[in-house]
Order: sequence, then C-alpha cells, then structure tokens
Amino acid sequence: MMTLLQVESITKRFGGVVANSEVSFSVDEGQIVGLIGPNGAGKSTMFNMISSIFPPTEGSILFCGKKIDLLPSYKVAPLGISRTFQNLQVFKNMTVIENVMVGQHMRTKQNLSGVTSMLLGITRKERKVYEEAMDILRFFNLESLYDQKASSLSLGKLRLLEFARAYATEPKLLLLDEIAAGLNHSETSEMSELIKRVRESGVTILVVEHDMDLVMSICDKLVVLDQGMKIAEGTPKEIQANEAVIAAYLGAEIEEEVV
Ligand SMILES: Nc1ncnc2c1ncn2[C@@H]1O[C@H](COP(=O)(O)OP(=O)(O)OP(=O)(O)O)[C@@H](O)[C@H]1O
Repeated sequence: MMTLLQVESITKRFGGVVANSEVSFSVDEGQIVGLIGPNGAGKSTMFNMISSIFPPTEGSILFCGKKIDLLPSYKVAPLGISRTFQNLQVFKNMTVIENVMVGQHMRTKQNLSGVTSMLLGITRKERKVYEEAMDILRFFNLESLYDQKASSLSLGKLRLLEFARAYATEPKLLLLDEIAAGLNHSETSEMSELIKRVRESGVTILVVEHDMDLVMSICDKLVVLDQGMKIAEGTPKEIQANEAVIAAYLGAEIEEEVV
C-alpha cells in the first residue's frame, strides 16, 4: 500500500516548550489513522504542521513523497490536504450550500462572484458546480438545509457542514480535528458512519479525537502522543492493551466516563 503521509522525526518548540519531540509515523493511502493522547500531548501542533500553518523546528513531513513542511499552506491545500477546525471555520453569514461552494472554489478556482451568479443559474458550468454541491450536501445529509444560513444551524449540523466544506475540496488526505466534540450519542454514531463512507469514497483520513468509542471503532491504526512524544502505535486492540497508554491516557479517560 502506498504511503501518503510520512512524518519523520518532527520536533516543534515554542520558546522553551517542546510541543512535539522526534515524532515519526506514516499514513497509508486508504487508512483511517487516529492521533490520540491527553491534553497538551501535541496533537493540534502536529495537525498544524501537517496543514502547514507553521513549520516544524526539526524533521520533515512528506506528502506523496514530496517534502511539504516548508511550503506555505496555500501551496499545500492544492496538493490534496484539507482539514476541519475544532473551533469551526464555516462562514456563518453564508448559506449551507454557499459554504460547500467555497470549498469547491478552492479546487475549481471558480471566482466567488461566480458563486453568487451560479445561485441564479446563469451558466451551465456554474449550474454543474451547484449540482455537485447539492450532491455533497446529500452525502452529508444536509440537503434539506441547503438555503439556511449557517448561523442558524445546531452544533451537530455545523460539524457536518465543516466536514462537507473540507470534503468539497476533493482532498487525498482529510484531517479531522475533534469532529465529534460536543456531539450527542446519535450524532456521534452518524459522524462515525460518515467518516467511514468518506474513506470508502477514496479519501485517506487522519483524526484527532477524544471520543475513544469513535476512535476505536473507525481507526485502522492509532498513534499515541504524550507530552510531545510518541509513546505507542498500533491497532485499536493493541493500543487498548498497551500499559503505557493506559497509564498516560486511557485509564484517565475510562475514569472520566465512569464519573
Ligand atoms: N502557539 C503556541 N505557543 C506556545 N506554546 C504552545 C503553542 N501551541 C501549543 N503550545 C504548547 O504545546 C503543547 C502541546 O499543545 P497542543 O495544543 O498541540 O496539544 P493537544 O494534544 O492538541 O492538546 P488538546 O487535546 O488539549 O487540544 C502544550 O504544552 C501547549 O501549551
């Protein structure tokens, strides 16, 4: 299987704080990989480096064999990496379908005044973009909300829209940052089904997630960080039985669930 993402001995320092220390792991094409660990373990920092928000202090990140860690993010996105944000980056004053069109625009370079005129159905090309956006909304079960302002959506629907917007860029690799945070049980199961369907559509997925039921049920492989270091890597089954992971993270998570 082809390696899509290769993280090689990445260290990130913020002044005296070592957020990541010599972390290495890889993601193969078609996999769902989970990056887990306690608060402050360095998960978001790793995501930010993979999406080129800032560069690592040391080490390399390769995507499809190409070194990307020193590229600006506007050059990384067109290579096929897209992400969602924990604090949601949807445009609240746009409608649901317009948000998806913004995602498509990143790929098609259809200009944004085009997005507005396309709503009026002006050209065939624009009509096609609109229909594709509707297909994406259907895929994410958001089609009935297509003309609603994003500001009127519940948190659960906003998380779906954030996911749909990132998917609309047609990435090879999709980074999902705590996509299930704040969701109830049924919304979390819907999210987990969607993540699997997105993988089936040919997208490789890397998730940062605290919901262990979700992570254990969807991931092929887990990479565990603690205090900036990788302390384990393996299948969900291997990780659940790993003493170091239980001591650093899973033990505390289980206690939290019991309380
Ligand atoms: N911009 C920054 N400047 C200084 N320190 C930072 C910065 N970003 C992160 N850190 C520090 O790096 C460490 C790792 O943080 P990071 O946010 O990557 O952890 P995390 O695993 O994502 O945590 P959480 O689960 O709480 O989101 C922490 O000690 C954090 O305080």
